[in-house]
Amino acid sequence: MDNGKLSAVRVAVREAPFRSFLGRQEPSIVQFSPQAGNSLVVDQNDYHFDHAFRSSVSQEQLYDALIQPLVDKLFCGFQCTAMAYGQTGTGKSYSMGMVTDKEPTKEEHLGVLPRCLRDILDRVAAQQENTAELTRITASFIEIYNEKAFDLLSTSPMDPMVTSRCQSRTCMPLASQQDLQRLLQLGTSNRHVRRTNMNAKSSRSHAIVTIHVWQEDGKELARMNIVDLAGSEGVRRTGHEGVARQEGVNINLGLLSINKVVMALAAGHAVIPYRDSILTTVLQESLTSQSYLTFLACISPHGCDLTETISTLRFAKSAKRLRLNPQQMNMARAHQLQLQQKQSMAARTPHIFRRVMTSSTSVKRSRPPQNAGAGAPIQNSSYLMPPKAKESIPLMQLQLQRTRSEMGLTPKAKKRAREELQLEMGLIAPSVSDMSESSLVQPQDLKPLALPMLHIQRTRSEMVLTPKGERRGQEEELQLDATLVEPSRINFSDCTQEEQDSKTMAPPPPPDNGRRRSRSFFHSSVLSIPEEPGAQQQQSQQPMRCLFFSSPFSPINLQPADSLQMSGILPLETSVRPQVRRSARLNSMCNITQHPPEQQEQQQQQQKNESVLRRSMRLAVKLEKGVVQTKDLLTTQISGSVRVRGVRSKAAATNWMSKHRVMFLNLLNTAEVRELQKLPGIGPKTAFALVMQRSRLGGFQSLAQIESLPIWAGKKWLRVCQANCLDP
Ligand SMILES: Nc1ncnc2c1ncn2[C@@H]1O[C@H](COP(=O)(O)OP(=O)(O)OP(=O)(O)O)[C@@H](O)[C@H]1O
Repeated sequence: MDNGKLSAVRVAVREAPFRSFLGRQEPSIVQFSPQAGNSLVVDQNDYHFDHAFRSSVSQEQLYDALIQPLVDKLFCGFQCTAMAYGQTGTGKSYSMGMVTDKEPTKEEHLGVLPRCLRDILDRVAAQQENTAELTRITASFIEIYNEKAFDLLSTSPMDPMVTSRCQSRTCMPLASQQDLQRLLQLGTSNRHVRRTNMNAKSSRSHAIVTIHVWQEDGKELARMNIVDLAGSEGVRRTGHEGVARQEGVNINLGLLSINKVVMALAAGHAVIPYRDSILTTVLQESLTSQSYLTFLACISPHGCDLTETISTLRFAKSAKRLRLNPQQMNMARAHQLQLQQKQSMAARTPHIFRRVMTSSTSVKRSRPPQNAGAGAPIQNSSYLMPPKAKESIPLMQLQLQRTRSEMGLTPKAKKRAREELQLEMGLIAPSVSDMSESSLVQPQDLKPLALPMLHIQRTRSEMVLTPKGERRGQEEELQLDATLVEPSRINFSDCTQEEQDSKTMAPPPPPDNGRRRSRSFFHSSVLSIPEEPGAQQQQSQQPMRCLFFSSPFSPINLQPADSLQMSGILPLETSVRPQVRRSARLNSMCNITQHPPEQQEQQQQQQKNESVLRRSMRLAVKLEKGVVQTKDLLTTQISGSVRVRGVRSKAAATNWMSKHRVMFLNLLNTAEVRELQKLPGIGPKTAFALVMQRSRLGGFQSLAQIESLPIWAGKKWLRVCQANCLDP
């Protein structure tokens, strides 16, 4: 037999010999097909199974055909189960080898269990000769009687077991057939047996002998369950009353539940009623896809047993419909191990990577080989992830984390991306003293190529916007990637120097409603040439401005210019980042509380200037940190502008920060809970606590006083400062 193609579920039928005590010889109700060895006819119905054994079949033939292939699978790491099912007195215990007599059983009558153990021990001995690997064999013996499980090898076999799946069983080491004999004698002496009308020694319980194969390292390689079910019986025919009758009812209940489980599995139901009886609960592992399953249906040749025989054959037929795939399940278990490995790795990894580790596709890609389950023991899962992949996981996770965050797939990712970007790009309001002149742009180092480069950076950082903005950002970044043209490819040959400057630096005028301008418009404006000649002329007369700052306000005179009326410059403050938007919101809240409505327009203008200042400050920080390489920046003229602005931005940033702190303090002194909790980093609880503290103190004098309040746990205040662009 080709064991590699062994069917996961095999069903065989064995006809019992005529019971002599019935005292009559009659033709068997079972007709075997003379051609095929796996078909039979009962009551004019054809039945086809994997094997159909006549009553004349020997124990050895039965074992070789049915069980011996399972031993092969056992040593490949698969769970195996052989189960005898049928009417009482049809030879289940005899076939399974669970009967013990005082005299030693003759070789020809040895059942499945002793033959199986002999095979296993032979293999272990052969294995030890070749590999010197110490494999241990142990066995447990339990019974399920009256819906209770009993450990037949324990010192108190009459006490029912407590655990539902009977995991904690007494195991006896098996090193020889004598050990097995002792085990069976001990077990069967404790087993519930009763004389019935049908069988002189009828088993009144379902018995399960489990042979465990242990590896040298103490892990269980696999186990073989030999199950001798109690016989199905008609309560009327056995003539039992009282306890025996109740036994019969419970036996039938257990068998019925097995029937239901097998039918549910065969029908592919999502819910399998394993918990209907203790028998199916204990056998759950064997009745799932992780096991090689062999049913032996024992049937009677007597006409008087026709109903039970047909019932048994129906059960066998439904068992034949079972479709298990233990090899696939072995892979599933291997994947489960892989998942556990990932989770344990995630537990040892900094928080920032954890979510990626548990959901990343990078590890999923390293699937085990398709034939992993065929021959490899499942305990060894080292093949699941190649060592190189293991090493590169943190890097991949970092990349994935960034990608996910940038794409804004989840709010958490967005938040994290924002924090990362703030840290990396220096967008958190910097301390002005950190800025040094030496880091500013040197005119000779600047090149036009930096313009689109910086736009890409801007675009990427702007992706942490509102969900709508993010979607648009993603689409437009794709467009940008596809359409971006280096400035060097723009034909400047026909232009004057001024025109070139205007093309490079001056985008078209903003739309009238240009509060939130689309980025595609922005991008195209970077590289497009204004169509109206008048506009160009007008632009050339305007003071030089850097597109990065894009601000119409003069760096020397901090009074706002009429930016929206000035042509040729796209005010970048319209495509603000979250911090800027929040700051604007913060400002507007302050304005509402502090200024009369007629001053609001002026205040709005001032806010725009302040956000521009912050951008200038940001660029200065970028330059300082080397995020923007000075040698890659703009033309000398622009660099001059940047330099001037860089110098100016220090003062401007200081100015802006002090104003911002005052406004923030005013807001905390005046806003209600509902308004406060809109601030970034401040939730409802903190907002409420702030208002309570404010009323207690009669108002906050300074941010330092707020910082000293006992409402900030850990680095909460620092986070609030960072989120609100405050110098902590
Ligand atoms: N194929 C067989 N060859 C010889 N003897 C058999 C065969 N099958 C069964 N017997 C005998 O029939 C009797 C009953 O068999 P057994 O106890 O195995 O039946 P059972 O199905 O386990 O019954 P129960 O379910 O009541 O326990 C035993 O004495 C056994 O030796």
